[in-house]
Amino acid sequence: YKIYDEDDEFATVEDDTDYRGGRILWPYPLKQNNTDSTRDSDTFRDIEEMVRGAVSERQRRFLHLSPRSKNMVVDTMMQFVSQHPQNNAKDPLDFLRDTYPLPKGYSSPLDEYDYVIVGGGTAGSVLAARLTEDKPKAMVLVIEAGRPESLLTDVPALLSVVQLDDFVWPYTMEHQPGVCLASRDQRCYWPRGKALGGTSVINYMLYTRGRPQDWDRIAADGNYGWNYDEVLKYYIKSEKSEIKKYKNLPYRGRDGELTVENISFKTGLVEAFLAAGRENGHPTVDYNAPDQVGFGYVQATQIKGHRMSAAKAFLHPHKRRRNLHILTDARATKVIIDPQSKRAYAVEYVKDGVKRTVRCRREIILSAGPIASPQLLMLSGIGPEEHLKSLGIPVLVNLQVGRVLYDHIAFPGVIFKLNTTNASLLEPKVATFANLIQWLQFGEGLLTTAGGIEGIGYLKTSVSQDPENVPDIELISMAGSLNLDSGGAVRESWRLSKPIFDAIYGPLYGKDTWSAVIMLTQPKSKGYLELRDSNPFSHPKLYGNYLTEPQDMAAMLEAIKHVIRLGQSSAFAKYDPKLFLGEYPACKNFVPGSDSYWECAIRSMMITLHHQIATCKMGPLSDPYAVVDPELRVYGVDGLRVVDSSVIPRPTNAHTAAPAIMIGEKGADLIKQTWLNVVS
Ligand SMILES: Cc1cc2nc3c(=O)[nH]c(=O)nc-3n(C[C@H](O)[C@H](O)[C@H](O)COP(=O)(O)OP(=O)(O)OC[C@H]3O[C@@H](n4cnc5c(N)ncnc54)[C@H](O)[C@@H]3O)c2cc1C
Repeated sequence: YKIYDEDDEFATVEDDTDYRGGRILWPYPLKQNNTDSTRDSDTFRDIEEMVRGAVSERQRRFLHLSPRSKNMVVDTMMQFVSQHPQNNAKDPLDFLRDTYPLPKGYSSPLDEYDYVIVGGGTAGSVLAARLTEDKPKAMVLVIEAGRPESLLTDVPALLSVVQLDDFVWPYTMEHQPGVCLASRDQRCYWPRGKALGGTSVINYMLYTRGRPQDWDRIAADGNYGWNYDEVLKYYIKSEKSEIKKYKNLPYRGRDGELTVENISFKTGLVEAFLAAGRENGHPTVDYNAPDQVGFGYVQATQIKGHRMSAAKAFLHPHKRRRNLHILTDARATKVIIDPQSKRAYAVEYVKDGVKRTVRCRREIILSAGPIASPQLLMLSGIGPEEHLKSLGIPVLVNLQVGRVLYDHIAFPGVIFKLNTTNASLLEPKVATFANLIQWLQFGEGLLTTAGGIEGIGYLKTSVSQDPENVPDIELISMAGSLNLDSGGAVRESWRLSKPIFDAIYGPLYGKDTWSAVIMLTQPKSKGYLELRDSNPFSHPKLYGNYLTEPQDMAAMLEAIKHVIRLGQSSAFAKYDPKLFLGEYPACKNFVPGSDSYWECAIRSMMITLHHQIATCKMGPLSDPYAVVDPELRVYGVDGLRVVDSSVIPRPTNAHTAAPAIMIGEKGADLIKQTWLNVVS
């Protein structure tokens, strides 16, 4: 890695073992929050109550170990984790966290920087690394509301429990009748990462770039510089591919910081999934190749079986750069814009309960993600005029911020019960001392699996009206189903109602299964978000408007038939699979297996894969919904850009982490280009 040495010069350190060893803890469900918070302060109150009540419980459990676990060591550690305080008070596991102090000689941040980045998340981490790498040096401040990642977030198999911790913003969609019926309060859960590294610290680590047509169409809408060839060079730039079979192909990167590898542990079920795909006309391919559509092994942002977050890839190696200042646990509340010149010149933020302001010489960049970036714009007076006026926010620029929102909904309910044992990844098999040792020593074994996800496949349904071979469905093959931990952390990570979940999945607890989650990649339904009020600590109101376009349901229903065909293929025959038709409480009036049963099941067990986009939509001036131009500059304001997944203007065949990193890379180049000849 390249870092600055003590004398502020570049130094190269040869070290490819820059991942940390340590301890492993297994997910036990946390005590539930009973309320659906719309404000962080409410969340903290719930959490405080939970912690207060947990002490004696903890002691009790410490002595009487969970009957579900067979291993005393792992169990004891997990009891400790699952009950540790989740608020921002010093917690007992802080010693497992990474740290990012200000560089030597600085006791506090400066009053003014060249660039202020709001949000040290997935895109923000890349941006910060690139803007601080050149000489003459620009001074960069990153303001991040979360704290650094910890050893717990390193363990891929722990991702569900990490999503229950203070590493997330616990947003919830507003109630929409007829969908999310199995979710608590019938409201789908939309968590986002709250950490240095952002959502890349809590996500499933799947690395997907999208089809060439996705990006070519974005460019054809008037977004110059964003066609596939132009974005490909940025995907290549950040990637360090460790996928043996594909790493030397021209479209893969080898010299970047972001390690991408196949998950080292595989069950036979992924082989059956790929073989079933081939039987049904879907070749086994590198699904990130520009010219291939088919099925493949999961490609994950991991380094030797440990999570490779954006912070670990792009910030950790550069933490000694003297021009990179990172404030964690600091929450931006507003961008300050001169009402006459319309120039953004400062950011207001809260740290340690104190409101502060930092000025900016060149540009302020919002990288706070698809919910917080539009929220901050609106709080700063940039947004739909009527909406801002109704909340008493002075309007500086009338833009359609938040009025477009696409998401990738998914259905995890096509499940085959297997007449075998030991085929899928059930919790007691994963949470063992031997697996812990194997992961610590070699970065291998069952703890490297990303929630049981092993394969990905793309297909185009017959209801798609796309003239080209662009998929509208992604299948995600699981070595099991959401039953993996019998209604524990996996269920809770989507905030699914326990009684409803038990009714559906109960018969599968402890049983071997295979399932393929269906994700709708090209939704036609469009949601939006708006402010709840003018309080920066309130959660915005989030409207998914899921399945409001009939084609979306039609595509999901057809995808179910595809998955059933796969499960019934000869490739799976050795597992003697039987299609499981769960008893959905809302669907009792429908014949199990009929289209109306499946439609009801989809409406019940609907989840999102958390790919909200377009809330700060990129588009040409002629686009009435555009918030930023193709160089990511906010229309009507000087010195303000948005660089994160909120700018992606239309759905793509990609989970959104790799695109966010690509946007960080491209955003950095656009900014550097602007200030190329400026010396300050
Ligand atoms: C549970 C889950 C699983 C996912 N799995 C995958 C996957 O496997 N593969 C994939 O490609 N995608 C996945 N995604 C989506 C993907 O990870 C995100 O879309 C992507 O990481 C978003 O990047 P971003 O830079 O836009 O925002 P983020 O990474 O979310 O960064 C935003 C940052 O801004 C900070 N912030 C917000 N508000 C403020 C404020 N007011 N002041 C200061 N800081 C602030 C946040 O704390 C955060 O660190 C998943 C998402 C979730 C939630």
